[in-house]
Amino acid sequence: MSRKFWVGGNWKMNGDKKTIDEIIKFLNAGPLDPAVEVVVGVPAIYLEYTKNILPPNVSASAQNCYKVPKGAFTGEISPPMISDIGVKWVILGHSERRHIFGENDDREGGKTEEVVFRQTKAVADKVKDWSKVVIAYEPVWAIGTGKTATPQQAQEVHKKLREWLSKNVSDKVASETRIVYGGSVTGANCVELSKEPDIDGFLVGGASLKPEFVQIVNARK
Ligand SMILES: O=C[C@H](O)COP(=O)(O)O
Repeated sequence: MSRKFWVGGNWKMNGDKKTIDEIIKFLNAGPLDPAVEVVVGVPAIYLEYTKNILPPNVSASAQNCYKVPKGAFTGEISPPMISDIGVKWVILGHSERRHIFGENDDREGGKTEEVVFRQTKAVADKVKDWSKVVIAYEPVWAIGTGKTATPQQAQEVHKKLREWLSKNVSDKVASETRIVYGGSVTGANCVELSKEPDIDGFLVGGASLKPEFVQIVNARK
């Protein structure tokens, strides 16, 4: 089965209404390849504002949530709250949320597989419906550094991750789940990365705030 190319723009803690209006302008101008699923990760406070003005071919995503529906968790938002405003996506486990676990550039030192498999297992044990999941592989040393994994490096990890899914979940899940790459993706490097067979899209940080995000969405065009 062919996997629909998926491109997410993670705005992180950036933007105000004025900036968001500018982003909406370039998303509207596009044109965005209709064969691509496009999602933008919006700061919680602007989720509803953004959702209401996004072009119909772009979905909004929350950037994090806590695991229970409600309760005494000051400052957190819950999955039902995200759903309640009509938002269907959430980014979970981004490395910027994991710093508490002391991750560092070790991944450049040959620990990639160990870390990637361990993190995937923690999630895989809980997933009930894999059709709702997109996995993002982001080498921490490539995030916001301008240092991108080469297409071959990324492909190697994505392939291993797919093999892991096949072995530990099922062949069906392995062949249907989108595995996207993140880490200094730009208009300049997206085309080469998108040619790799196991790279099913991107999770874009910095460049998702700029008009070049359109180029990234259209990488396979
Ligand atoms: O979620 C996105 C990633 O952390 C990548 O960020 P970046 O494109 O700014 O390197």
